[in-house]
Amino acid sequence: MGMNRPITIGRIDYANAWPLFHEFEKRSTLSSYEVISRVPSELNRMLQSAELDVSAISSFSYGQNASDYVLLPKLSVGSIGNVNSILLFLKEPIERRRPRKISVTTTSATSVNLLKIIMTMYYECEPEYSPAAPELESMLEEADAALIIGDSAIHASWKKHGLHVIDLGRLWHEWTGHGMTYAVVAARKDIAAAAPESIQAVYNALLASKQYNKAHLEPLINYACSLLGGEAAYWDMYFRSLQYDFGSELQEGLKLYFRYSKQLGLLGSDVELTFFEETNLPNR
Ligand SMILES: C=C(O[C@@H]1C=C(C(=O)O)C=C[C@H]1O)C(=O)O
Repeated sequence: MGMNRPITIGRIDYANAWPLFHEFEKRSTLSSYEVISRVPSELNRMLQSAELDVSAISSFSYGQNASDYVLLPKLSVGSIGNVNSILLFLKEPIERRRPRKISVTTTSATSVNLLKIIMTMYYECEPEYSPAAPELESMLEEADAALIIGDSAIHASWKKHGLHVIDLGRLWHEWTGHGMTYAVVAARKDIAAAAPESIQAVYNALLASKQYNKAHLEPLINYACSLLGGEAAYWDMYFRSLQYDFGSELQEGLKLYFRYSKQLGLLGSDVELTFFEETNLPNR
């Protein structure tokens, strides 16, 4: 039992994940570990191929690989309403004309499929989707609209470009009445079975990190201003809007998203939310 190598931990390389990870190293009791920071699509691939043992990933990727993963409870990136960093930029208002071609960022899994659900079921249109690097201007050279997420979306939202903007978290909430969970933290089931104490230690550190950061937003806000620009008031609003606890309302929203994904053929099977505690910690 246990690990005879450093445990590998995937971290989302966007400000939205800072409240989960910012204090991780300070809170960790692990003797050896490696934190690898990447965009979500890359983390999704690395956890699936077992290059990572545990990672924050797109919730859609959990849906695709649920039989191989367990979720770490009370950890997520979600919103009930505006998410502020999952944005569809359109050349024309969607009420006037439905987009025929949408350029979608290659860094996402959850949001691209959320967009497909929204276009098909809410706006009742079937645009063509073309994956591209998250660069708004070049994306819009070829398409009527562009989906970008994370820090790039935040930066694009600050610019005066005259585009029409739809916040997918807000639209999902207005439409379904639910919150939405964009990212979860998952461990590979084989690792959770072989080294539950290592996964538990990662979990404890992430939970402690999240709890500390939520009570001490100031350092995160200052760091965001210096690294990414913008006003302190913006970052205060941003971090306060996001939901990190994966509570029942956020889980309900995610279950509905999985049901719609299955209905539209985006996911091949129904998805159960299986948590690390239930399967791996019989003594708790
Ligand atoms: C809130 C966000 O959620 C992100 C969206 C993801 C996706 O679309 O796959 C994955 C991880 C999250 O960090 C964001 O990127 O702004």
